[in-house]
Amino acid sequence: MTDPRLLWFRQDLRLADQAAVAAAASAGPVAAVYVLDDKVAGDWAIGGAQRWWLHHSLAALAKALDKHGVPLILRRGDAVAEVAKVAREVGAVEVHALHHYEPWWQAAEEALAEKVFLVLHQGTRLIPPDQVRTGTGGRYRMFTAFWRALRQQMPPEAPRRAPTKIAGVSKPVASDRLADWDLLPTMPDWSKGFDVWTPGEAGAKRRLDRFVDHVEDYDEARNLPSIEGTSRFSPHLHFGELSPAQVWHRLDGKAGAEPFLRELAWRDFTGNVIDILPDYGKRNGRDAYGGFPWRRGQTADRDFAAWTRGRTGYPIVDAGMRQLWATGWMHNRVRMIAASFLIKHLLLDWRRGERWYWDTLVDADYGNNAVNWQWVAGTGIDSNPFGRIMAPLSQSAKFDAGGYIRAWVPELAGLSDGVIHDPHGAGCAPKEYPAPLIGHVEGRARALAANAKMRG
Ligand SMILES: Cc1cc2nc3c(=O)[nH]c(=O)nc-3n(C[C@H](O)[C@H](O)[C@H](O)COP(=O)(O)OP(=O)(O)OC[C@H]3O[C@@H](n4cnc5c(N)ncnc54)[C@H](O)[C@@H]3O)c2cc1C
Repeated sequence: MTDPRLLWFRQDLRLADQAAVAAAASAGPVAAVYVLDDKVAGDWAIGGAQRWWLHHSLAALAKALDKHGVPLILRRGDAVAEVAKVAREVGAVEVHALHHYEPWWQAAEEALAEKVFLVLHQGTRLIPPDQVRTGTGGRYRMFTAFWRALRQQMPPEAPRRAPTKIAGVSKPVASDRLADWDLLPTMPDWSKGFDVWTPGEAGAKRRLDRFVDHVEDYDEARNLPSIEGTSRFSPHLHFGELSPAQVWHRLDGKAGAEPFLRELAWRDFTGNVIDILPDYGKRNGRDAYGGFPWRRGQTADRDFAAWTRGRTGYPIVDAGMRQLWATGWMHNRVRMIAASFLIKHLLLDWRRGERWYWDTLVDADYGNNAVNWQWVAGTGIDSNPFGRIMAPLSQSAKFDAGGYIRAWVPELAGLSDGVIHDPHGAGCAPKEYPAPLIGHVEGRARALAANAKMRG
């Protein structure tokens, strides 16, 4: 009988194209563990919406492993200590895992390697970000140049199928019960609208199958929130139910796929950023913004609360924030408009918005969230200048958001396309719809003045 291996799952909850699964399964009997560790990530412990997703994704993975007779061992506590403990309990000679780029996972991997024989595999990005280098061997700090260099190294390795056989270890090992982790909301249950999602590898594959026929329209459709013009792969990619290589190989070569593949590469770029700047989630990419005069105090808090609830008086922002609360996801164009509104019109620190997205997005991802917030804020290493302020009312009209607003802001459902983007300006806002927290012209002027003050 060969020695057992332990598989350590994190945000890589799949069996197909999972190099750690393939390596462990081909070497001998396998035990599999997932550890819920709310301390390892410090301030970045997973938020409420992701807990919902995690519950269902773990249930799906456990079912898939169970078909092979391999139980998914669930443990709660210090990830490094628990993985080492389970490795001892099953007598594992090696622990196999995918390498992750979040700074806390990199630290945990180093600590675990001190305790067990840890074999790390690649597979969370198209290629490891440190293999995308400038001509002089440096790391990229701008997306466009990063993408050009990454594109030259594509395609990624062809994805491998899930192993047909995975042998389990014979020794029974204690496991928590998933239901006891209380990952699902109960009082109140805010997850009713989350039924648009099917977490798990099978649900991810169905989305991929469906999107193949739509990728041709992506470039035009991706900015229109009223239609389903994007892939909605983001939570599946974040939880690793789908590998980026699977996505690439399925879509590459299809008519119109290139703009989509470029967008997919943003994930790799954000992995690159947090690999070189691990505290990017908290720290401005441009140090000058350390002294920015963000609004603080009671009225700032009141405005923040109105933004979170979708009651800013700007229909496109409110629709986005309500879609986020109801479904755990928001359309990318609207994420940008809502983030810009918070930062520039309300003059609130981007980190407050980043945290709200962190708690409410099913796809909340350290690199993607931080890089995009700093991109919108103008504080990042690669970002829009602060002075480029999105105009929410004209963005809403330009990207034809009428249907989207009607779907998410029922108070405005009776308004026509001609007035729905700016019902207050058109003088037809229903009584129950809030007045704008600040006018666009006034908000823009205040933001520009604050930026000028910071620059001295
Ligand atoms: C302020 C702000 C915060 C964001 N926070 C997150 C986050 O926490 N998690 C997250 O996954 N995305 C985040 N995004 C990026 C983007 O909005 C989502 O990835 C996208 O809306 C997901 O929908 P989709 O899968 O249909 O995307 P598609 O347009 O179909 O794109 C396919 C995939 O490419 C990747 N991708 C696309 N655009 C980006 C981007 N700008 N940055 C990084 N990756 C991208 C995603 O993995 C996405 O699933 C944020 C954007 C903004 C403006």
